[in-house]
Amino acid sequence: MSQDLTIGEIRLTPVLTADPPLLNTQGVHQPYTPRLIVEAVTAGGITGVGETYGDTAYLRLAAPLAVALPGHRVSDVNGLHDLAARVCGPAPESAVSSSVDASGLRGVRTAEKLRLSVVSAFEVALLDAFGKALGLPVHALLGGKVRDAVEYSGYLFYRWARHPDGAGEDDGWEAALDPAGIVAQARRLAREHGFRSFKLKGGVFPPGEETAAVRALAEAFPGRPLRLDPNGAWTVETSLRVADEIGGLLEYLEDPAGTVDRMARVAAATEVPLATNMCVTTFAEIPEAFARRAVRVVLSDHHYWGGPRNTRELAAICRIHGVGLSMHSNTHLGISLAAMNQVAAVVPNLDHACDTHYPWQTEDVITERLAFDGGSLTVSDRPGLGVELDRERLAALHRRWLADDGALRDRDDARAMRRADPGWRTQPVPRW
Ligand SMILES: O=C([O-])C(=O)C[C@H](O)[C@@H](O)C(=O)[O-]
Ligand SMILES: [Mg+2]
Repeated sequence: MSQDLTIGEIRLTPVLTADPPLLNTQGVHQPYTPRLIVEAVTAGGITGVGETYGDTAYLRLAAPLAVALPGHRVSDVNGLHDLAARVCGPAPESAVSSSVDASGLRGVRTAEKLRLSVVSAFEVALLDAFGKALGLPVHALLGGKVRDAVEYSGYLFYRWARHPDGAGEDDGWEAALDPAGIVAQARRLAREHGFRSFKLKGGVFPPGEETAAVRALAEAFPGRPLRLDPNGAWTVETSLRVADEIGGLLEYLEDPAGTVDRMARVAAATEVPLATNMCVTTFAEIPEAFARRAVRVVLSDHHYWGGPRNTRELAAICRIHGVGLSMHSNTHLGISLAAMNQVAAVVPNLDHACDTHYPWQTEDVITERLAFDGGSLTVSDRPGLGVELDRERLAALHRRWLADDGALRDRDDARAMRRADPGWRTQPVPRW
């Protein structure tokens, strides 16, 4: 195989992948969720893959970059970022917002953050191709792994058994709508994947019901690290009441309140560590949040922070400021999980088990599903990311995207909720 590392072609494949009816403060997951698969093919015939959000705004930003990138080398990741800044163009105004992203629950949606979420998939694809060409894993290109396995926590969701009208795929899970249901879910996740810590997605029911679920978890799994994440659904007063009631059971309380100001006021009045993937999701938000000691843990995410290398830079900033690091996830397929695992492998100060939605994803576009062992994922030493694209599955999930009339091409948890409850409105934050 030729070692010509010039990019000959970029392929963009939007897909719709099955997603179970997981509840959050804004609504419920759609039966299918959009993802974008990026392939970078070198002149030497090597293909690298990346994955990111597949909503329309991201596809629009990815298209001009895919056209402009051929001719560049997969080793020129700095050049990729420069090029993206020049050619991606402004994100559609309707996609940009300086308030919490109602559908994705992942903080502000600045134009730069949207672009970085797109560039991140390209960066991963380039690093995958470069690693394959050199016969080296991506972690070697990032400085080398500092751990052989990465620990993940079991991500617990209030959920229904099926989507309204039986839409989507049956994933074989029971409904979980109360403490007993959440404990049963945790037991099954622990049995099947070995998770040793758990995070409960909150903001769904009044806080008292969710603190009861955390107490039930603490009883069922004594001493295990537990987290609760209501995605900013609580006022400062409610956050402090919850911290007071169950703080002793928590490893951290994640985004109890939705802004730096509210988080700082909560943090000033409790010893319970606060974590975020909502009020610090861009480099621009760091100075104020850190100066006000609003958070003790940042959940990085190589998608919206702009790729593996930016994630490493974020980790360095956190280390300097004595702020802990964890990792956030969103509905993701095996390519993104493999990328996350490679990044997590090189970050020395990864202080907490990472989040992952992967156990909820019954479909994939890689040939061999990644498997957790004892709640951890071994760091692959195979060239690149260590995963192979399953072209048949990719084509099938792309056909689903093509067949969709547009109703599912943008994740909208509130709209999905209205199928069950026509009167449902996007919830105000804070809600309780
Ligand atoms: O930690 C978080 O905030 C998330 O994982 C955000 C996600 O959008 C989550 O709320 C979900 O999947 O419903
Ligand atoms: Mg969160």
